[in-house]
Amino acid sequence: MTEPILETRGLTKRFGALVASDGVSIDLRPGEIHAVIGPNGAGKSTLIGQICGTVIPDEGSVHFQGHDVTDETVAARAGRGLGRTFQVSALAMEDTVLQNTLLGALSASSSPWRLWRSVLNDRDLVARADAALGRVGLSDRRATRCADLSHGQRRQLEVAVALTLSPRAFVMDEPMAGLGAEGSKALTAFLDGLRDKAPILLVEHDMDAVFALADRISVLAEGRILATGTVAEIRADPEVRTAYLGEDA
Ligand SMILES: Nc1ncnc2c1ncn2[C@@H]1O[C@H](COP(=O)(O)OP(=O)(O)OP(=O)(O)O)[C@@H](O)[C@H]1O
Repeated sequence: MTEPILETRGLTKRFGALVASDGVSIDLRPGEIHAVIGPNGAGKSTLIGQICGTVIPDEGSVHFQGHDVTDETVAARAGRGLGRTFQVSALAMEDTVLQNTLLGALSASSSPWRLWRSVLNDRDLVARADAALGRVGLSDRRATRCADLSHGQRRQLEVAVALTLSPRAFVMDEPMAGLGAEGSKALTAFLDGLRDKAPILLVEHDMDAVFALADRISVLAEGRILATGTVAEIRADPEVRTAYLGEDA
C-alpha cells in the first residue's frame, strides 16, 4: 500500500467533559481526495485544527511526510508543505488578487518582511504568484480587488495563495460553503484536477461535491470515526445511513 503523506494516530482532544476528538486515526494518500463528513459538532474543525497546529491534542500524534509534527507550530507545518484553506476567508478584501497571492509567495520566501514596492518589483515572486493564479484560472483577474470577486473566485484565490507554498497536501475546511449550485459545480471540477498536484483532506457538508470528488470518505460522529470507505461503501453502510446520511442517501 502507498505510504500516506498525512496521518493522525489516536488523536484525542477534550474540552472539559466533552471529548471533541476521541482517538481519531485517519490518513491521506498521494493522489487522493479523502473527505471527512459528519453532523454539526462531530469534531471536524477540531480535527483540522490538530492537523494544522492550531489545536493541541491531549493524546495522539500527527505525521506529515514521515515526520512527527505534533509539537510543531502552524508555520513549521506550512513550511513543510501543508496547505490549508479556511471556512472563513482569510483574504485581504481591499487588496488585489495579485497582491493577495504575493502575500502568500512572500511568506514562503526567505525574507518575508519587505516593503510592497520591492515586493512588486521582485520578478521571481511575481512569477510565482502569477503561476499560481494561472493554475486556478484567475490570471485575467490579477488586478481585480478581492472584494469585487465572486464567492467562488475567492475560494479559487485561497487555493492560489496556498499553492504559492508549493503544498504537498491540502487540508480544506468547507470550501463549498456559501457557493450556489453553479459555483459548487465549478469548484468541484477545479478540485478534481488538483488532487494530482497535492492530495486533499476535504471537510465538506455539500454531499454532491463529496460524492463526486472523494476517493474515500470518513464519517465522524461525536468525535469518533464511525466508518472509512469508498463512496459506495459509505452510502451502503447502515450505521452511517442512520447516523448521518438519512434514508434517501
Ligand atoms: N475551543 C472550544 N472550547 C470548548 N468546546 C469546543 C471548542 N471547540 C470545539 N468545541 C466543541 O467540540 C465539539 C466539536 O466541535 P467542532 O467545531 O470540531 O465540530 P464540527 O464537526 O467542526 O462542527 P461544524 O460542522 O458545526 O463546524 C462541539 O461540541 C464544540 O462545541
